[in-house]
Amino acid sequence: MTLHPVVERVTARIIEKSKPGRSAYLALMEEEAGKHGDRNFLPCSNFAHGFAAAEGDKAAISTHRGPNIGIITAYNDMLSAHQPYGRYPEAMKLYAREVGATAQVAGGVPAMCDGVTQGLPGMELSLFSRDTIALSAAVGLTHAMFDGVALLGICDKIVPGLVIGALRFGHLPAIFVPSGPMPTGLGNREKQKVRQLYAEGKATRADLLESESKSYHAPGTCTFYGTANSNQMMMELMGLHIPGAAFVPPNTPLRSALTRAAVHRLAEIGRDGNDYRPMCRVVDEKAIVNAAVGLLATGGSTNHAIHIPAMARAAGITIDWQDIDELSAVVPLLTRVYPNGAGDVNHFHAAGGIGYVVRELLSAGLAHGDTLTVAAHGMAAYGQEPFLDHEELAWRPVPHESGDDTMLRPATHPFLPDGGMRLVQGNLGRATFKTSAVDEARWTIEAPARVFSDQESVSAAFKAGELDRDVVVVVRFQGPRANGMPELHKLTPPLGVLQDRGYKVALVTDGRMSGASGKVPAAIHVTPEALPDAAGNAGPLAFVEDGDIVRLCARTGTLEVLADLSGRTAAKAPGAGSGMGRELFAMFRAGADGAERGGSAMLALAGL
Ligand SMILES: O=C(O)[C@H](O)[C@@H](O)[C@H](O)[C@H](O)COP(=O)(O)O
Ligand code: SF4
Repeated sequence: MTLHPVVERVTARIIEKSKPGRSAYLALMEEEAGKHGDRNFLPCSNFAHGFAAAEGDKAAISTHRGPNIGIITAYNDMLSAHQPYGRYPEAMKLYAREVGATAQVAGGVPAMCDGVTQGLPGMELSLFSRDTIALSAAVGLTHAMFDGVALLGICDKIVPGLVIGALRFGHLPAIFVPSGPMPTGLGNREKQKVRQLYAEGKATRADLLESESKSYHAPGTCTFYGTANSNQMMMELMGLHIPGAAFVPPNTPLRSALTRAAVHRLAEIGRDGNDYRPMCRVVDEKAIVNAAVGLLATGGSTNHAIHIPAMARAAGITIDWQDIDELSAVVPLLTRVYPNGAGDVNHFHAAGGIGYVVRELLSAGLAHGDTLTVAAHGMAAYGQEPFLDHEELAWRPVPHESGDDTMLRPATHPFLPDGGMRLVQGNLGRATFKTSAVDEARWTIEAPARVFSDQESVSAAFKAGELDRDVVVVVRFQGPRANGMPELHKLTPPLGVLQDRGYKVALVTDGRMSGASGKVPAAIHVTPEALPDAAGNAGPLAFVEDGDIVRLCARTGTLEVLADLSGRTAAKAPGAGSGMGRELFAMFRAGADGAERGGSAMLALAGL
């Protein structure tokens, strides 16, 4: 199938503008492979520390008998998605020994549950926890004891952080080893209904907790299609999973077989194997485009408008919102998984899942099929589905027909002719507008602004009945440098109530929303952010006043205020909060660059 001309053009433009960064990156990886490619370079007194506690694997590691796999794990048993990882390392060591290899836990990384911190001070650490994870992965891998990297991470900032950290050791092969979604609980729509009733004071706290606990109820990833599950999709489209590993449930024989296959595959694709597939070659411009295309085709999390540029930078690649917007114009929406529809990822998986999406994208020429993946047979392998054939792991073509066309459709008959995410821009800056989760009748909103500097004040104004009208709620000073760019997902229920009361409602913010946010039209990640930059220049949002008419339109790609801001004074920014660890993240806020570049002090100060 020939590649779609727009995908071809955007890819060529990304390759061109990435040339300086990409060649510098690949040169560094070449140097790393030569200098630190395996543990041979370690002086004995250093090396001995690396296997002192390896017990039964000591001989194998010390005599370089086979590849030694470094496991970077984001295990904690508070995050439902990461709880299954507690037992993975011991199993992976056994799988490694089966093929003459060894495995060691090279290090742990933190994993924040954005569901627990949502709407609370901890959410102001969330975006920067991604870079903390990248830094922590680097601490583990810098021991240079390893011939390959197994990455155990699922949730929002964890996968992007692990990609960034592992890419700086891209001379090694790396495979993400997922754990899978929890069983489906209370439906997401029912969950949302109870939340809105609670926001209106028509449901008790006990009602809310009962509803939430029925929705989030077991080990495994939450089953809405938010950032965590968008991560799983992207790892398939980037060829960093064993094909089809994304949404197989935890604690099942197939899940174990996929984990075993990941360990065995890592032992084959190291530098000393006969099929060297270093991460620096797997994550190239085409893989980044495939990730963006997959995000658009599935209506994935808006957070990836920030994480894809950041991950790309770690591989020397430059992609921006214009690239994503042009891809969005030609990538059809093939799935409707909550918040873009009613069903969850388990239903999606049963209907044909990620294999169906990959096959459709490849057959429509919307994804690159000629990428180097960790699997043996390129991207086409990801258009299949894994199964156990008499207890042996095998793959088969996904059914030609979707198992549920209310959730999954072919590229010839999509839900929307173009993707789930748009760039909107104008005199208020550039922002992301997720169309796939919003009724088309609400893609254009023009209404008077009501301006806030924190989300708590929005909730108070809602409770006081001050927002019962057509309104564009502007929440500013929520950008990376201001307060760490938190998700403002707690605003979805009250704004949803206003919308259900028949008002024209929209949100405009330099903050983020959850991948699980939907329903209410929102222009988020507004860049430049309101907080003044080092030169004292405040972003346009700082000059908006109550009553200004604000217009956002996904169709025309517009974000503007119908007022002359020139003579106005910028509103004063509230200081960044302290407590709950926020003061420790001052250095991340101080150096963070804009959301369109990934919102990262770490990458900015590293010159990436
Ligand atoms: O980007 C995301 O997907 C969110 O951060 C998600 O990980 C977070 O947990 C949401 O808050 C969950 O949704 P609810 O808060 O609606 O449960
Ligand atoms: S998907 Fe979100 S809420 Fe669920 S475990 Fe991961 S971070 Fe927490």
